[in-house]
Amino acid sequence: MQALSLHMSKTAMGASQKDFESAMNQVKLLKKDPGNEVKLKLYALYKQTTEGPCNTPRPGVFDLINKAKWDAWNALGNLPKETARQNYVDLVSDLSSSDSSSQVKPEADRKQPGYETLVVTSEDSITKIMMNRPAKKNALTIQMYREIMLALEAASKDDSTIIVLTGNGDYYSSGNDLMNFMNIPPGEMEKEAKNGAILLRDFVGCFIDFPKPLVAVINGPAIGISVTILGLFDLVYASDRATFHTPFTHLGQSPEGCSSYTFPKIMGQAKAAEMLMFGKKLTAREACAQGLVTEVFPDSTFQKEVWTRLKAYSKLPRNTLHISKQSIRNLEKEKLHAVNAEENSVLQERWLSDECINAVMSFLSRKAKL
Ligand SMILES: CCCCCCCCCC/C=C\CC(=O)SCCNC(=O)CCNC(=O)[C@H](O)C(C)(C)COP(=O)(O)OP(=O)(O)OC[C@H]1O[C@@H](n2cnc3c(N)ncnc32)[C@H](O)[C@@H]1OP(=O)(O)O
Repeated sequence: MQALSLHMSKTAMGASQKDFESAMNQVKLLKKDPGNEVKLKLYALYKQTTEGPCNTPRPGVFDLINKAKWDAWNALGNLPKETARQNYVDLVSDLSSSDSSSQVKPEADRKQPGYETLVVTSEDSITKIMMNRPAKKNALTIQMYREIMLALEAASKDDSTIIVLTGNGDYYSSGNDLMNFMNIPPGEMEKEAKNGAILLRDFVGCFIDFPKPLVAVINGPAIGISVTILGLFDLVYASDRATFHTPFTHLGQSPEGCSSYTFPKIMGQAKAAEMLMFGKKLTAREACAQGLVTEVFPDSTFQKEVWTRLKAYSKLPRNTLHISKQSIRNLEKEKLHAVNAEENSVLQERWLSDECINAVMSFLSRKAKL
């Protein structure tokens, strides 16, 4: 109600009709919506200036908008027209200066510090977490898993409505960085596999427990863990250039990210088996037909269309949106944590297998052009 309190004139000289007309034009140029209370105040002062005290019957009880306008005008009582005009001009002047000081900052200013492998920005009530190793196709290093967990933790507490995960460059992500298997000293493999399983359990756990709507903006191909966790997102928007590939068997590894549970639920047993057991790579349109992707957009308009959609969604009532997300997730949380624990204990064993070690060696020797 503060904005509705009577605004004191700040100028010694009264505002002229020309000042009033110029203020009316300025209102139309405001970039930030001043909110309903201020708009009602502006309306009331405009009516008082142009017509004097309220002189029409009160609208009916169900005519909510016109009743609110009438009440605001009527509340000005016998305020003289000149004072109303001055108050209108002063109020617009205040709104214009706060509007220009709240102009959108350049991206560099919005970027949150402290991340080496991510770019995290917040704008329009959306926190965007962008994986940022484009030269390595956004392959996930140990540091990157940790930074994503930190960014999610921070985003769960900030004032954002929606959280987006996306990738920089031509890939969304090529999944686990296979270099994570390198440089493990002899005799340390079991310990490292155990630590890897704990890291992965915590990483996937963050997605299971995340309390706000999570949106994956799939800008290009996605592989491995970056695909499996999609079953834990609320919306998955994909460019028509994106592909979805989980070549676990070829790598001597087994499904993670709760996909052994979410994929059969989403796409049915047979289609899930094609992906998770036989490594079938899906196009974006196939993934959409199978329910893993919400919607596919042409690559040429992907960013524009997706961000326009997300900005509109971010204006929805925040608390209600979060409560709905939590109600849906709470039904499954216990099951998902149990699946996560089971998948990681199987995977921990797989990492020690010859099939996995040989597959990683094969990738590295191809990379080294051996
Ligand atoms: C015992 C310790 C365990 C520790 C475990 C920690 C937690 C583990 C969690 C496990 C979870 C998930 C499993 C998965 O995600 S499986 C999926 C793994 N990903 C892959 O198999 C993809 C491998 N990459 C490729 O096949 C190709 O690179 C590509 C993505 C198809 C792109 O091919 P391209 O020809 O277009 O480009 P390329 O020249 O190959 O790539 C450019 C550079 O990027 C490097 N790179 C790409 N992806 C990865 C990757 N996943 N790991 C490591 N490096 C990758 C590539 O090597 C090039 O580098 P450089 O320029 O040669 O230096």
